Amino acid sequence: MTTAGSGLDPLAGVDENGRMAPKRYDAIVLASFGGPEGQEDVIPFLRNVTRGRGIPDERLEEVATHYRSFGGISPINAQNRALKQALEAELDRRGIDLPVLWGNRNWAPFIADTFREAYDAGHRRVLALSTSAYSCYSSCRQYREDFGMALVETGLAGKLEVDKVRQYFDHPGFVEPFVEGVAEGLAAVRAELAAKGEPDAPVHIMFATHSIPIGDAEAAGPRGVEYEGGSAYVAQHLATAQAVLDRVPEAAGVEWSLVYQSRSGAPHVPWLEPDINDALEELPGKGIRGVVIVPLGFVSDHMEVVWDLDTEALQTCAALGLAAKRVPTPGVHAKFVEGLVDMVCERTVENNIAERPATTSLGPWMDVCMPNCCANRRGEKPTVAGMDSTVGTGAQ
Ligand SMILES: CC1=C(CCC(=O)O)c2cc3nc(cc4[nH]c(cc5[nH]c(cc1n2)c(C)c5CCC(=O)O)c(CCC(=O)O)c4C)C(CCC(=O)O)=C3C
Ligand SMILES: [Fe+2]
Repeated sequence: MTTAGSGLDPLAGVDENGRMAPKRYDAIVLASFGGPEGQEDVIPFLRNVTRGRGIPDERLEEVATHYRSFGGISPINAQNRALKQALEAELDRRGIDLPVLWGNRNWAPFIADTFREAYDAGHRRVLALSTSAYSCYSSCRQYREDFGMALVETGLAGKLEVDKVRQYFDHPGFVEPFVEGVAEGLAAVRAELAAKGEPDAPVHIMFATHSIPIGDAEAAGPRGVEYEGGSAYVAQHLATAQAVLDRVPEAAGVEWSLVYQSRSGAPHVPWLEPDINDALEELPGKGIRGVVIVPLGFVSDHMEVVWDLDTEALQTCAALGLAAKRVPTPGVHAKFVEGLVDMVCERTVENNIAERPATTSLGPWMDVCMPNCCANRRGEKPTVAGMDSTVGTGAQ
């Protein structure tokens, strides 16, 4: 067994449950999706996102109109700049001396450039933090692959060690902002109904997340485990929704559901359902008069939130005469930022936090993924932060 912190050996100190012993890090890499910053970026960005995945051109054109209606600018980059600043302020407040670098999967600043920048600044071991809370190919392994490929592309494999913070869907720092949001959303919807003379009308709480192909859902998380709802991805959302509701006394007895949004891909490939708009259509027939929409799958109010929820789903609600409120995402909520820094501290020797809080029985999730976790169904790529990772381990 190798001793943690004894040099460049990414998988040193990993136990059989995927927990990595604390190490000394030189920097944090905030890793995100990336988005266009002007009309001329929109199509090149969409091509980056869908590279090699057979998304039809018509779908790209359709998604492009969402970005075009916002001037070709995705809100996600400004949100990540704000999150980076908030993390820096929180680290500073705690006297933790770790710089925060930022890199994206699909748009500048690209992860490969961020790794080069880190190495040139003298950093040799970085801890990545992604803006993605759950387990599935798109939200977990794809980040690990993009880190692995960036290391190969830059020639930094074996020179820059890259570890990653655990998936944090059930960390209190992620859950608490939704708790506040659901309480406020319920109060707002009930007030709107009261103003219409229907103070006791039934309301519904709808948790929304990104749909993914059912095959990707089934491949999420470690192999050979039975999950509620048929996959780790669905089970994590169901459990987190329940954890939120358990903390909102005003939600007692309110009916709720988990629904999906932002489906893409070929029509014959099955994705998780129901779509949020179809689910909303069902509510009036059940006597429901108001709905609180909770963007449980997302970290910030990016395009999937401001378009698919605030534009489309809220329009559906208006057409159905439903009183509706969309709850904020964690964004730069102080509890979320503190929670992210706590999770960095779980992994560091200095400022270590031994306790690993989790609000569901599924967590705390592992630091290092099990072999084939969140498998890429199109073939293998180099990854980091997996039991089966080879980049920079000497096994490549
Ligand atoms: C699980 C999941 C998350 C949540 C976790 C996480 O946050 O990572 C997420 C987030 C996001 N998805 C985003 C944008 C897009 N996702 C696409 C396509 C896809 N997403 C998928 C899944 C997810 N996606 C999948 C299975 C596809 C199809 C196959 C593929 O192409 O991989 C496409 C292609 C066009 C289309 O919609 O068909 C776009 C433009 C943005 C940026 C928003 C902005 O710019 O503000 C963000 C944060
Ligand atoms: Fe997406």
